[in-house]
Amino acid sequence: MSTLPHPRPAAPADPVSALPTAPGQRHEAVPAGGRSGWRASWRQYGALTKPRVVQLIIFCALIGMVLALPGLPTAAQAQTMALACAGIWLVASAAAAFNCLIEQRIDARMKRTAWRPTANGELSQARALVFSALLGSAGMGLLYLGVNALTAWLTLATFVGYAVIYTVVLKPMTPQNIVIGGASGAMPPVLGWAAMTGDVGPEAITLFLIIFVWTPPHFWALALYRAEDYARAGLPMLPVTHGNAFTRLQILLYTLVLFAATLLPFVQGMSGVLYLSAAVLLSGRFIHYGWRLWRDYSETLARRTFRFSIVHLSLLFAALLADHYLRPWM
Ligand code: HEM
Ligand SMILES: CC(C)=CCC/C(C)=C/CC/C(C)=C/COP(=O)(O)OP(=O)(O)O
Repeated sequence: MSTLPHPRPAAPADPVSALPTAPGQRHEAVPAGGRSGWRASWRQYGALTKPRVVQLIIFCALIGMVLALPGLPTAAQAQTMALACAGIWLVASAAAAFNCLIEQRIDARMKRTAWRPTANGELSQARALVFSALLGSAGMGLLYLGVNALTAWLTLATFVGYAVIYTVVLKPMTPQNIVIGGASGAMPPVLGWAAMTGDVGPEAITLFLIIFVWTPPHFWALALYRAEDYARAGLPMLPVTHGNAFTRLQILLYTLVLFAATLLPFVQGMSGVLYLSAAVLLSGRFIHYGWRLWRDYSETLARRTFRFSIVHLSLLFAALLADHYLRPWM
């Protein structure tokens, strides 16, 4: 919804040496091979996979699978579901690790991300690359051999969309980065649907649309209170290029569009009144956050709005699940 030209934030000439020291940050003399060699712990590798984000991604994929089936899954379908969840989890984790290795220097400049093992020099880019490649190929193998070819190709496209198109091309280029790049984050329910049906139905497109429209208010709420970080890293995020007030207006507008998008499963007949009630309450609350944030900015409210975005999506998809199984009794 923002089409204005944007001034690019100026990146420091020698970004790494120009950094302020953040807690736990040890960027100043990162050896090319990293500090820990192959001894890096599981915790360090695990941190690269952005586990909490991927958890919600897998939950959304699982709901896509459940909604694609008319009733409870058979034993064979349950096995396909487990394989699909494992495969998507591995490829999504590989995408997150790839993002960390590409953004080693950017992450080192931002307080929020300076602790990451690639950013603070505990883990080298080479090791992160091997880790990402191993996870990604294991996941692709599982999906191709254990689920179906369509799911495997769509998951690969999602990986490329996030790890390459968003991370390498769009993120340093335009404040619309997360709007366009959000398409890859919105794919999980489509992947889930494809895993169970070998196809992409209109219902899956609706779930895609919901996450697609949810992403800008989710991310921009965080970007508002992390604007300094993004400016220091030289990334053209909306609050940096267009300011705090314009970003708040965009958040409010997106929450309004999101309200309409979350009604679609009911309009389409995919979900019933249980889901509809949850959607109206949750999306109404998100608009309320957007409205308050627009009227009167505070960092605390921006943080709350960001946290609420995660509650919103989690509960909305939980409501889709509950409605799917309880509808025959209602
Ligand atoms: C391009 C799209 C997206 C962008 C740019 C984005 C951005 C972010 C950022 C910057 C954070 C903070 C991470 C941190 O501080 O470690 C975050 C957190 C989070 N995001 Fe997103 N996000 C996107 C899509 C998604 C999607 C699709 C989901 C789930 C379906 C999701 C779920 C989460 C969750 C659960 C957290 C909280 C992580 C935690 O508490 O550690 N995000 N997101
Ligand atoms: C195969 C598959 C399902 C892939 C899913 C891709 C994926 C992990 C999408 C989530 C989006 C995400 C973690 C954005 C974080 O933004 P950012 O990378 O700008 O955040 P950062 O500043 O914390 O690095």
